Amino acid sequence: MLPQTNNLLSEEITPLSSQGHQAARRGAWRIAADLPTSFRYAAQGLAYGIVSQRNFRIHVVIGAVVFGLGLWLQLNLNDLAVLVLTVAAVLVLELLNTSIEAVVDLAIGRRFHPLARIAKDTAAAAVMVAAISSLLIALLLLLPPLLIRLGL
Ligand SMILES: Nc1ncnc2c1ncn2[C@@H]1O[C@H](COP(=O)(O)OP(=O)(O)OP(=O)(O)O)[C@@H](O)[C@H]1O
Repeated sequence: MLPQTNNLLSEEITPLSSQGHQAARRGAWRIAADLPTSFRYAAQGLAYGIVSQRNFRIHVVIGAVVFGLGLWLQLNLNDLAVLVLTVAAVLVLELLNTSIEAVVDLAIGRRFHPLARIAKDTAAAAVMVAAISSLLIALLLLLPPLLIRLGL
């Protein structure tokens, strides 16, 4: 039994350079053959996020409104770029949160495990931290010019 285990371990730690990139990922059910295929898989993931995650859709709408407000208020390019970055950070973390939830469910199914709870709770917390900070950034950048525009 022991030699078999050793073989397995030595196979796992064989350097990527000596295996080739594709061979190193042989655990995948399917491997993207070219760049357009990789983009298609990414688009599939994005579509899944939009269709299945209500919070993702809410963040997309809020992000579009905030960016539109920034354009209307004629924020400078740096401020607009900061808004884009903060909105993108929230959306990226939403997608990673969805991904982590899927991996946890794949690993443990419907059973309870404290580590599964930690994984899901901290992933959700990451989204929350990003959402709160991007709200603060939006307020800092949009509120002063908005008050001026409204004559307040
Ligand atoms: N297998 C599990 N073991 C322990 N706790 C779990 C498990 N699955 C879910 N939970 C708990 O239930 C919460 C909700 O889990 P769920 O998978 O439904 O996420 P969600 O509500 O869909 O999250 P989101 O709204 O971000 O998509 C988790 O944050 C975690 O606290």
